[in-house]
Amino acid sequence: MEVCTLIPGQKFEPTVLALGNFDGIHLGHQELLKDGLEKARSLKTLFSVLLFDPHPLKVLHPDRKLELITGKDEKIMLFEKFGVDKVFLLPFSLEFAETTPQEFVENILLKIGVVHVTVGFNYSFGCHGKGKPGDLEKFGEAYNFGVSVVQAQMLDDRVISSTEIRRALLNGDIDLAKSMMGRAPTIIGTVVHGDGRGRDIGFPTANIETHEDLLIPKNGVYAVTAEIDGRIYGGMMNIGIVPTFKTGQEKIIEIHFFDFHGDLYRKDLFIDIQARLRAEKKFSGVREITEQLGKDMEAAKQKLQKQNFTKFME
Ligand SMILES: Cc1cc2nc3c(=O)[nH]c(=O)nc-3n(C[C@H](O)[C@H](O)[C@H](O)COP(=O)(O)O)c2cc1C
Ligand SMILES: Nc1ncnc2c1ncn2[C@@H]1O[C@H](COP(=O)(O)OP(=O)(O)O)[C@@H](O)[C@H]1O
Repeated sequence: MEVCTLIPGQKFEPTVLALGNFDGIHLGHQELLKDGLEKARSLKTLFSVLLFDPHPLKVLHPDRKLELITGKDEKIMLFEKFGVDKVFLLPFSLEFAETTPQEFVENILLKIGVVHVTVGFNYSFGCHGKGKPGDLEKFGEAYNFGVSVVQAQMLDDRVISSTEIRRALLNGDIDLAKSMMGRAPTIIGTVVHGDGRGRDIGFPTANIETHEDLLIPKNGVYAVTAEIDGRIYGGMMNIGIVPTFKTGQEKIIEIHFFDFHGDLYRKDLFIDIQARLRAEKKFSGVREITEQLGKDMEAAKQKLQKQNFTKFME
C-alpha cells in the first residue's frame, strides 16, 4: 500500500475512492471499504482512500481537545488490512476549508482520476459541509464517475457511529465499543519511565505515553492483549490517577504483562482492550493493593480465556 501527499497538478492512475474521516474504522466504515474494494475489483482499478491531514477539527478548532478513537498511523495500518491500495493525504488548512463542493469535485476528485466514489449516508463535503451524497451523485452524472452511498449500519436499533463509540469508551463499555467496531478498541503509545514502584510490589508495569489527540477510555482496570516482539501477551492495564500513591490528577496508563520478563522502555505498543474489570480505587497501602493486583490478574486471565486468548498465556 502506498501513502502519498496530494500535491496540485499531479496525475494519477484511475481509481475507486472512498471518502470520509473514518475515526474508529467501525462496522459502518468497514462496509464502505468493502463496497469500494468490490467496485475497484470489478472495474479493475486501484482502490484508494482520501484523508485530510491534519484532522480538519485540529485546524478549525485548535483550542478543542480532539479525542480521536483512531490516530492517523493506525488508520493507515487498518486501511491496508481492508485492501486499500493507496492513501491520499490532503493537506488541510483554513484556506482549503473554503473549498466549495464543486471545487472539491473538480480540483480534487477529478484530478485524482476517480472512476467511482464511495461515501457513507451522512457524508458531507466542501465548505461548511454543504455538499451531501445527493450532490455528489449529480456531480457524478455530470462528470462521468459512479457514486455509491452506503446505508447506515445498525447495532440493534442504533446507528453505529464514531460518536457512539467515543461515548462507550468514555463509559468504559468495552463490549459495546467492540460490537460497533468489529474488533477490540486500542491504545497506542510509547513505554516511558514511571516511578519504579511496580517492580518493588511484584507487578512491574509498562507506563504508556499516548499521542495527545487520542481518546483515553474511562479510568479503571482492563484486560488487554498486545504484540511484543512477534508474540502476543495477555496483561492487565490501569488507567487512572493512582490514588493509593499519588495526590495529583495526572492520568496514567500502565500495564502489567503476564509471563513477560524484559525491557519495554521506548517500545511502541499497540494494546487491544479486551474487557473492563473494575473501577480504580484508593487502597490503604502496598499490602492491600498487591492483594488486589493478584485478584485482578486472575480476573483478567479468566476474561482472556473466555475470549480464546488462552494460547497466549502460560
Ligand atoms: C492492573 C492494575 C490495577 C491497578 N489498580 C490500581 C488502583 O485501583 N488504585 C491505585 O491507586 N493504583 C492502581 N494501580 C497502580 C499501581 O499502584 C501501580 O502499578 C504502582 O503504583 C506502580 O507505579 P509505577 O509504574 O509508577 O512504578 C494499578 C496497576 C495495575 C497494573
Ligand atoms: N511483565 C512485565 N510487564 C510490564 N513491564 C515489564 C514486565 N517485566 C518487565 N517490565 C519492564 O519493567 C518496567 C516497569 O517496571 P516498574 O518498576 O513498574 O518501573 P516504571 O515505574 O519505570 O514503569 C517496564 O517499563 C518494562 O520495561
